[in-house]
Amino acid sequence: MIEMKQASFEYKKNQPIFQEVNWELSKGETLSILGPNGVGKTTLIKCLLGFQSLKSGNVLMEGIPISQYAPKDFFQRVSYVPQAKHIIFPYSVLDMVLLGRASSIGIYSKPSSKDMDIAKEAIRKVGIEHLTHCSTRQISGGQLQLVLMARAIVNQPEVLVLDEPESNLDMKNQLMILDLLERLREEMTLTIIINTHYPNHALRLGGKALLLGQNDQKDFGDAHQFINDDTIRRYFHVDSQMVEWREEEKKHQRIFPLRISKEAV
Ligand SMILES: Nc1ncnc2c1ncn2[C@@H]1O[C@H](COP(=O)(O)OP(=O)(O)OP(=O)(O)O)[C@@H](O)[C@H]1O
Repeated sequence: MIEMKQASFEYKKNQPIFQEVNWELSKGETLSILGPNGVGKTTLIKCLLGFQSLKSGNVLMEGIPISQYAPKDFFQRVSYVPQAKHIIFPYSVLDMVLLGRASSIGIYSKPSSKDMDIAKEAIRKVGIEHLTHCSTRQISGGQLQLVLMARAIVNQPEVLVLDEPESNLDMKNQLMILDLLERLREEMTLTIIINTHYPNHALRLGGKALLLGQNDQKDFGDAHQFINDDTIRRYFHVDSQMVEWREEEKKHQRIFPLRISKEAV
């Protein structure tokens, strides 16, 4: 459904950020992008959305390079959720979510009652009806992240791209975001691409993982196969312990960081 083929990028000549990255996702699959600070995860997302041009390679949706899509068509199908900490607007929650309908409403028109209903439905889907008329300046970081998720799904996109949506949130709010992503994936058959600092979140979401590391390290495959003590040491230079348990007939895995790896010192 969406893929990167032989994708390379550099900001400065001969200083590659990533090289020959390949991954592909089917409809309704999840991709978690993981790697240490500064390795190029956000840059890769910017290339995926066409905000930066690849040096070589391609991003394809349904087999067609994204450069061939009109931006309006592309962004109706692919929606982006930025980090909440960068957003400060004096809007109500409802207005903020309605902004997601801007491409359908037109610059000089007022939102119709249908637009209002669609926005309220998105607000209901993320579970924040009680905040509908609150100012986005007077809600918590976790609540604002949910507002941005509602804004992103208001046009019923096929692909949701999120840049560290759970960073800066407490444990409960992190779990709320992960629960919501799992629910949206099921209800809307959403394809989800998430940039995260938490290997455990990738394990919880399942699906695919793209690991990016220093010295052109990269791996792509099933999250449960590629996130393990060996890759955590090689990519993050941390010794870890994988723990497994069963709950309701399902096998779960989480990884605990133990210490900075001696190999890294
Ligand atoms: N606009 C830019 N111009 C030049 N270099 C940049 C630009 N944006 C980012 N970089 C550099 O590119 C590298 C990758 O940055 P990027 O933000 O993509 O990493 P990241 O993996 O998302 O980091 P983090 O995990 O800390 O958010 C870094 O060395 C960064 O300094």
